[in-house]
Amino acid sequence: MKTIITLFYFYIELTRTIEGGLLYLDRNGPLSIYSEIGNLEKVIVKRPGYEVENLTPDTLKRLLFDDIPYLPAIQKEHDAFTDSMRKRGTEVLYLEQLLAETLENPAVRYKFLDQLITESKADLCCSRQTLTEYLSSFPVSEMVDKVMGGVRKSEISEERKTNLYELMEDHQPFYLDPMPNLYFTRDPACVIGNGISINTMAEPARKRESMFMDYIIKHHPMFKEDVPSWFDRTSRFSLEGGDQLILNEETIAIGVSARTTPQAIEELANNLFASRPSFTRIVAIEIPKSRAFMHLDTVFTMVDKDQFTIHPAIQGPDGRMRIYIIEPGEEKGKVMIQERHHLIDTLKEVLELGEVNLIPCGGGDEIASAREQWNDGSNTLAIAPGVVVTYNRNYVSNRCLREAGIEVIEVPSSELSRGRGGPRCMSMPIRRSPV
Ligand SMILES: NC(=O)NCCC[C@H](N)C(=O)O
Repeated sequence: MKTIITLFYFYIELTRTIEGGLLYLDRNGPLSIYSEIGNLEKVIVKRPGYEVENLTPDTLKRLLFDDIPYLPAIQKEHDAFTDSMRKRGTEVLYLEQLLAETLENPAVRYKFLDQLITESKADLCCSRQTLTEYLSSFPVSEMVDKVMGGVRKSEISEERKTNLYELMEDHQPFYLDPMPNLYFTRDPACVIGNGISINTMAEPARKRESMFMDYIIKHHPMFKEDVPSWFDRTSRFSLEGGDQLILNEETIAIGVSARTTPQAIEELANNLFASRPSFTRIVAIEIPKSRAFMHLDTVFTMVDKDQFTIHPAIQGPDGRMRIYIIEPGEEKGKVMIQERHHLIDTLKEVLELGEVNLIPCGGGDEIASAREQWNDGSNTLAIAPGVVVTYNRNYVSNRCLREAGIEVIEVPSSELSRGRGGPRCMSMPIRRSPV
């Protein structure tokens, strides 16, 4: 009898009837993200490492930083961030550790290094063999730190260098550029339902980052069963996780931004709709293409069933915006697109809500909202419905959240904020409980 009841609940869990159709809602695999706000069970983060110490004034702009963080301080702040999640029961996994575990397999490691050297164009100034031998001379976890942190030309001894171009000095100090943005695990990949979107990053400085989740998903024992792929990094069109928000079991919001293209959104929509998971609609929200508003989540995040943060500057006069609702079309492989202009009305429509509250960054004050948005005042990470982690420096926005009944857990942020990303950017949720 017990087995029959269990099977019955399992069946209910897997299926939902929407307009007469059965849609797949699989919460039993290693990945399960059907909302922005469900209790955060498991998350992937990256502790800032010496990649941030390989930043110099000359490379800041290209590597997408505005200042050089002080390593011990940024690590301490990051530890406070991860502790804030652990205290609420979240299991915190580290990207660097998952990658090292993945690369314990020698065949996978060899393939990985070869691809990394190609994608880094490192073989233009160092022979593939020299670099492979150098990186392989370290235990795997140190090799991962090197790959992420950068390999300086000066650290490979002269005896290992056999070609003229390896021996001659030039002004570029690195064979492998550091990847200081890795602590923003949100962007290179995004779990949607029981599958994953491995993203094509827009900026050259971040292109290689999505390789890591690609290898982890395909080869780490935790994910060894087949994980559906909704988007692949071989796509020509850029898409970044900061633009991908899972509003509920049927609806995804995606920012059309400086980093995410409409072509990529349509590609993702076609893949998702063809596989018939529970998702039946994507809301594409255009935001200004600027450095400060680089992703949708820097100006808009979900904090509760019917409450969102917003940076008022993304709305035009009378609150007008360009919003498109994308749904499966009549014909296979075609989508249906409808235009909307108001965010609140669109959210009410797609989430079937009577009321929606937008909480303005910096309380809507011209100076406070610009200042706090710059330091990710709108970039909250929901760890349960109505419970968010935020940066402590954004005290005006935090006060507004509390006034709206949200529980706010503040983390220190002097150094973390120098990379221009907040708590949502620093987290890649892989499991959330149902709301
Ligand atoms: N989702 C996010 O907004 N992530 C922050 C990324 C900051 C990083 N320095 C970048 O420019 O890509």
